[in-house]
Amino acid sequence: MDPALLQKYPSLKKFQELGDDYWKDGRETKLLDWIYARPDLEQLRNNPAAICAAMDDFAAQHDFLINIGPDKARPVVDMINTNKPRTFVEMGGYVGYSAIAFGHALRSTGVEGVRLWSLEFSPLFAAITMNLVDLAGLSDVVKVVTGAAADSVRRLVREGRLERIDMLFLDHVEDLYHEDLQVCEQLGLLKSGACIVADNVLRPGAPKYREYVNASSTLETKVTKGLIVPGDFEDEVWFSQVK
Ligand SMILES: C[S@@+](CC[C@H](N)C(=O)[O-])C[C@H]1O[C@@H](n2cnc3c(N)ncnc32)[C@H](O)[C@@H]1O
Repeated sequence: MDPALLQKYPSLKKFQELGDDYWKDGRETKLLDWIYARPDLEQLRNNPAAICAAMDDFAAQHDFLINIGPDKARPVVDMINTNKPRTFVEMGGYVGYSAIAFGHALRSTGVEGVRLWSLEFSPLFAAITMNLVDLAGLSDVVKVVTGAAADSVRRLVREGRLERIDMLFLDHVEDLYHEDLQVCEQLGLLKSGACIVADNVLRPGAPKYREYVNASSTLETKVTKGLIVPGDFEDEVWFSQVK
């Protein structure tokens, strides 16, 4: 790896050494301990931007995290500001970076009753997200649901807690993007004007999703280039609007 990149992002060295096992070392709980041990903890409280910046710092200096990161989060925040969604569903919450960044953006639109459902498979990651969302002062906006995203969507609909999705963020397992989008389509959750955002379409890559979206007659899609940070690796975020 480029030595300049390793200097900019020391965490990449460990990432390189651990290979595919990079996520099996408990770094997510370490992140939580690290945040609560920070001398500036009081400045992080109720401060979503500062918490995301702290997570960026941890990911660059200590352990690589699979958050969307600041570069790719920006166009999604811009889309939230433009579309002003009331109900946002994310598939794949991890440790809460996107839930905090987008939950804050949703609340800042001033739209009444905004809600971000963060659907996360791992109970541990979901618990970390709940904690950091609370630290960010966003528990009234962000609701974390533990379980496989498609099952959670079906259950929320059955329980009458989810009637429509104005913005759907796919960031869980690339091979499931098209299937889980179809679940939302079949449940009639995505009305005209709804927006679907898919991360990591280029890297690691979502070929089945690309094929599905490109073949769809009801979706109009735009591709935005972005960087995976740490690492500055090129990626694409796809934005599709329901016609
Ligand atoms: C790339 S991370 C999400 C990053 C997060 N959106 C962010 O930007 O901060 C992917 C997450 O999806 C979760 N996941 C995997 N399969 C899932 C599924 N079927 N349903 C929900 N979450 C899933 C993983 O446990 C992991 O935490």
